Amino acid sequence: MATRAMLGVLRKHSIASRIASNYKLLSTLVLAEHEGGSITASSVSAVEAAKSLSEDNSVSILLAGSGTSLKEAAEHAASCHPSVSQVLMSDSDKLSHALAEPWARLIHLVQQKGSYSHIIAASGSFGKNILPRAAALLDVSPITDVIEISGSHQFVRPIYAGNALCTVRYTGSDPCMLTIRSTSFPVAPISDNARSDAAPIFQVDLSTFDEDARGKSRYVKQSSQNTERPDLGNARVVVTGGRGLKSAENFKMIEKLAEKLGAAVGATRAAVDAGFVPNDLQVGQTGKIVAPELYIAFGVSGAIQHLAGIRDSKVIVAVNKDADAPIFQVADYGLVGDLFEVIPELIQKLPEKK
Ligand SMILES: Cc1cc2nc3c(=O)[nH]c(=O)nc-3n(C[C@H](O)[C@H](O)[C@H](O)COP(=O)(O)OP(=O)(O)OC[C@H]3O[C@@H](n4cnc5c(N)ncnc54)[C@H](O)[C@@H]3O)c2cc1C
Repeated sequence: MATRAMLGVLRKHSIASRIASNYKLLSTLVLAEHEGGSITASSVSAVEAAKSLSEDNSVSILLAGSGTSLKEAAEHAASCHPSVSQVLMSDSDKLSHALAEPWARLIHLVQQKGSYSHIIAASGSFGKNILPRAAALLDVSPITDVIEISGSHQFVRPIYAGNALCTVRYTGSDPCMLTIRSTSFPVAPISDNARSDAAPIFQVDLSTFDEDARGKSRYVKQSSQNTERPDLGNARVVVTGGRGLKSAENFKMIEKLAEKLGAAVGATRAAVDAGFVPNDLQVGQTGKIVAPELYIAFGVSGAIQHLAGIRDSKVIVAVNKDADAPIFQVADYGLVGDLFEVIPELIQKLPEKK
């Protein structure tokens, strides 16, 4: 059994009653992102992926940050999934913003002490920013965008913008580092997974954390949309607008329709590049990967780079005035029509969202 010293558990904190006196060394570590005191749904998907890599179906979660929201997120992480066996919490001002340099050094530190066989993060901007840098520090090559785990060192990932699937075998040394597409590892709603016996939470000993870990980047500010719309990556319904909307002003129709449907708003890269909406709404190969139950596309041609982000949607509906638009080849329902007539009619006829 591993000793506390091995993972450097030294400090106590306010949730000390939940801090166990010793714990078993486990081999799969999930780097989790948290927001507003909860870990993100995509991080829970990373746990879902990780559970198949842990012999005893148990997974460690690494969380970093500072203050109350970190502690709340650690509590949430400890009960978010039946496979979580421990939460490692790194509380430091140096880690309060997700800058790649200090977080990569933290992973390096935790790996040196924990010798994990696998380290996993969700394939969002958080994981894609941090994991490759941590992999470089650990001198291993990460495998990105995994959609299927077919063995402890064998994975399936899309290539050519999702037009082909590639099975890769990892032959490097430990740790095997992965980013996973959260849409490929769906989890039951968190309340269904929640457990009464929350996993223990441990403080990571940061006494040897490098003072220079801040690196060259500095946190300046975070701007986010103040919206009550669901998160694009996890929404059940997504309404997307393309270049066919023609202007930012017209794009507001998409937002209004999304509001009525309780949907998230997406956009093509052409719509983003034209300045209709900010780029965090971009869906596709270089944007967000979505897998809603219903995806509705207005004025979207269906370029392969866009389709790469929507392939796992359950039902795709397309409205385009060009009957030969490639989007109709993947759509379950298609309407050849003018979006400037169709959207106002939908907005008018759909009931108000309760
Ligand atoms: C490396 C790389 C990565 C990329 N990554 C992405 C990505 O992540 N996501 C992405 O979306 N794209 C991406 N692209 C860009 C992609 O190739 C396309 O250029 C883009 O998806 C096109 O967007 P669009 O469908 O809005 O525009 P267009 O291709 O211009 O299509 C507009 C459509 O609107 C229709 N339309 C026009 N007016 C109306 C109307 N009144 N009513 C109904 N329909 C109308 C037209 O018939 C047309 O089909 C990438 C490209 C490259 C090279």
